[in-house]
Amino acid sequence: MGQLHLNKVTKSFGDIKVIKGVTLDIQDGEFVVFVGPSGCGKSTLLRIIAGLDDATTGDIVIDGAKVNDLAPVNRGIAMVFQSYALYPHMTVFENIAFPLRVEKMPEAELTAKVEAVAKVLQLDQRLQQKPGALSGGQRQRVAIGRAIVREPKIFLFDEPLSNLDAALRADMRIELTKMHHDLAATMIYVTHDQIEAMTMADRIVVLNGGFVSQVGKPLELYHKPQNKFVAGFIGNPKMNFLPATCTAAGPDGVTVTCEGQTIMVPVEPRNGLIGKTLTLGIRPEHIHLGKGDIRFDVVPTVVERLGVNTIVYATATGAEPFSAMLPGAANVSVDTPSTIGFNAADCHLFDGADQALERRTDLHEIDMAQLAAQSA
Ligand SMILES: Nc1ncnc2c1ncn2[C@@H]1O[C@H](COP(=O)(O)OP(=O)(O)OP(=O)(O)O)[C@@H](O)[C@H]1O
Repeated sequence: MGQLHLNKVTKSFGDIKVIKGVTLDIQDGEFVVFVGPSGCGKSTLLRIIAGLDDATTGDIVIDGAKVNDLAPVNRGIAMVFQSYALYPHMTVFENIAFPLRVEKMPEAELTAKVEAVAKVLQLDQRLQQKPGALSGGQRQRVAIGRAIVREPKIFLFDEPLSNLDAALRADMRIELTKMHHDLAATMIYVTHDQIEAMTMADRIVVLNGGFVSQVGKPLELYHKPQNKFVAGFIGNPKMNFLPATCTAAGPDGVTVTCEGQTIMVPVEPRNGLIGKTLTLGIRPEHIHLGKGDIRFDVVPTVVERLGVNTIVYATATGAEPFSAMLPGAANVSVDTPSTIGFNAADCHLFDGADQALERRTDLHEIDMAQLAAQSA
């Protein structure tokens, strides 16, 4: 079992409160990713779970037992850091075996466990080598092996792939996902990398300034962000925001004027919206060239051609930077005005307090449509 419950956890360093009341339930076998801007408290929260830092107030409960006063080694947790800290003079075998040697495990049992772990991580051909002879990805796998071999209830990962190059990160991402599947263990993973978060997580926890901003499945956060912060944080390039004025609100949605044009966005209406300035959010990948319910001209300042798509950075009338991700090799160029557009159904709306008006999008339908598109 590896169930975790955080109850109103806070943490202050001196006068500065960095974790401001986090309550969270993580189920046995879940892969949960903590994301958020630098300094929002991701690593601190992980260290509190591990027992490397004490919570100032609140409870940490593992499998029903409060562990606040338990030393890290007695919590049934293993933590893998960004820097893998292997023992350079020991072989891969001895590095992985190290925690078992500390436990004084009998030799035959120890060997069997190390070999089984090495097999999962495809290190079985490397057991007699020293870390110096391994690539960055292989070293990180040894560090993970050292964590797995103790069969912890919960794995904590603090940006374990951030020292690796892009190709290795992609390989390790796939390996970690497979490993999670094979071990069926609870994993909590801190990252800056959106792709890691979106692809590996069962659920993502978005932290902002020591608070939980939203918890949800990756596609839930993408399609139904509850506030402007999450909307801007999940997705790359980030969501565009434009000012919009509400002119009507009815059972079919909320009507706004944006860029001098009027559309009805299919979101749940609320009282008191009419006449208010709202924020309209539209993702770069939902911008089209020359068509859409709302159309306007932008002057591209930078055009990035990635082959599969073209990313256009421009200044829109709202004066905020504006970006569009157009499919393939789009016919746009720097300093040449282009008409772009987007559709009402793809829009998000946020009220004056930056809270989202709930979208009428059926997530199940989206998932099915995406799967169908992928297998086509
Ligand atoms: N030991 C400490 N003493 C004082 N302040 C600390 C300590 N550890 C962390 N902090 C502060 O707590 C805040 C949260 O830090 P934390 O490392 O948890 O953020 P993070 O979200 O993991 O950031 P990053 O993504 O940059 O690693 C920061 O403002 C940091 O300066």
